[in-house]
Amino acid sequence: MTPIQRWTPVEGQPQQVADPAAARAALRQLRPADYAHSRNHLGGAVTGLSPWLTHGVIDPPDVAAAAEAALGSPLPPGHALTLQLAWREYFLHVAEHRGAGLLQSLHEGPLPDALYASTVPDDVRAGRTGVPVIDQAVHQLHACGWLHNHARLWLASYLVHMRRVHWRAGADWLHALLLDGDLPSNHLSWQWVAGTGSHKPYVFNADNVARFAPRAWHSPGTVIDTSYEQLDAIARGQVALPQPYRAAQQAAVGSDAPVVSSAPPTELAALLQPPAAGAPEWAGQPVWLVHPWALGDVPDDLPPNTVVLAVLCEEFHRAWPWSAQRWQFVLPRMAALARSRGADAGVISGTSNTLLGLLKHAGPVMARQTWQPHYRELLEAGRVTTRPVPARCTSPDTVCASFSKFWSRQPGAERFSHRR
Ligand SMILES: Cc1cc2nc3c(=O)[nH]c(=O)nc-3n(C[C@H](O)[C@H](O)[C@H](O)COP(=O)(O)OP(=O)(O)OC[C@H]3O[C@@H](n4cnc5c(N)ncnc54)[C@H](O)[C@@H]3O)c2cc1C
Repeated sequence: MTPIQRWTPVEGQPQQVADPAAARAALRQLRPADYAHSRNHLGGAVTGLSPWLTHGVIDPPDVAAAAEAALGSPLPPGHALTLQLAWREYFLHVAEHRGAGLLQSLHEGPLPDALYASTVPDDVRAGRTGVPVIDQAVHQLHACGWLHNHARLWLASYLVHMRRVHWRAGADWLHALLLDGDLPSNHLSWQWVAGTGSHKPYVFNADNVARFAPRAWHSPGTVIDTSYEQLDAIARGQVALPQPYRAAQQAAVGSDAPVVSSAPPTELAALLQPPAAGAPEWAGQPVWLVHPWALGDVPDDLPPNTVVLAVLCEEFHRAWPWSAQRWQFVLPRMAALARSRGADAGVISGTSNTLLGLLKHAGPVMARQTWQPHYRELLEAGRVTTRPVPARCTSPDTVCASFSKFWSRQPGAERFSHRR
C-alpha cells in the first residue's frame, strides 16, 4: 500500500478538514510515473486528491503542475493522469450544458428504466452480500468515504446489472457516503456503467477482481465468477438474474453504515449562524460568496473592503444528504473562510429565497462557478459574477455526447489514446 491512499483507515486517520495545506502536501507526494502503470490496481499510485478537487481546494491545473514538478518535464497530453483529469472536466462540461438533465437517463439503457428497482437492497447497504469484492468496497466506503475508481466501477456494475437496481438509486446512495461526492462525476459515471450514458453496459468478473484487488476482495464461486458473455446477457435481460445471495446473509443495515443527514451533526452546529434580520453591517460592500465547492483560498485580487460570506443552500442538502464525515470535511473550512474576512463569523444556512434576500443587501457579489443544483440557480438569481473553475481542457460550446468527442476537440489530442 502506498502512503497516498490516505483516505483508507489502513493508512491511519483520514483527513478531517478540507485544508489547503493538506492538499498541497498531497500534491508534493504525487508519483505520476508510477500512476501511469499502476492506477488500475487498488494498491496503485492513485493520487487520493478527489475530495479536495471536488470542493475546489485545488484544481486540475494544480495537479498537472505538481505532476510536472515530480516528473521534471511537461505532462504529456496522453499521460494517464492527463486523461483522468480530463474525464473530470468532461463530466463538468456535460453538467454545464445539461444541468439537472444529468439526473435522468441520458438515453435508454439495455433495459427500460421501469425494470430496475428504485432502492438499494439492505444487504448491499450493510456490506453483507456474500460477494467479497462488494462487501469489502462497502465497508471501506463506510470507514473512510473514499473508494478507488475500480471499486466504484465494480460496486455500480454489481448493483445495476447483477441486482437490477436503477442507476439513480445507486448513485444517490454512493454520493451520500463519499467525501468527494460530486453529481457530475458520480451520476454520469453511474450512467456510463448502466449503459444510459454509454453504448454498452459495463460488466466485470471475478478474474478482473483477482487481477486488480488484494486477496480479501477476490470473489471466486460467486455470481460474478462467470464469463463476460454471460454477464452481458444478464445485464441485457437475455438470461435470468442469478440468485444474488444466500438467505442467511440478508441483513438490516449494519452498524458501521454512517448516518447521512441534510444538516450538519450537532457537534458542528456552533459553526452555523442564522441569517441576520434586517440590513447587515456590511450592506453595500462587495461580497465573496463561499459555497461548498469553493473551499480554496479567497482570491487576493478582490477589492480591499470585500467581505466573505459562507452559505449553505438548504434545498441542495435536503435532496443530497451527507455523512457526518463529509460535514466535518467541509463545514470547518467554510467557517474558517468566513472568519478570514467576514462581517459574519459563521456559515449561513438558508433556503434559496432566504439567501437571495440576504444578497440583496450586498454590493457586487462574486463567487466561484458551480454546476451543483440549487447553488447554480442561486448564483444566477443573485446576479453573482462567477469566476470559472480553473481547467486544463476547453469546454466546447455544444455538448459532446461522449468523452471521445470531447477529447478529440482538445488541442493536440488526436495523437493520443483515451482508454478509461
Ligand atoms: C460509479 C462511480 C462514481 C464516481 N463518483 C465520483 C464522485 O462522486 N466524485 C469524484 O470526484 N469522482 C467520482 N468518480 C471518478 C473516480 O472514481 C474518482 O475521481 C477517483 O477514484 C478518485 O480517486 P483519486 O483522486 O485517487 O483519483 P486519481 O486516479 O488519482 O485521479 C486524479 C483525479 O482525476 C479525476 N478522475 C480520475 N478518474 C476519474 C474518472 N473516472 N472520472 C472522473 N474524474 C476522474 C479525479 O478528480 C481524481 O481526483 C466516480 C467513478 C465511478 C465509476
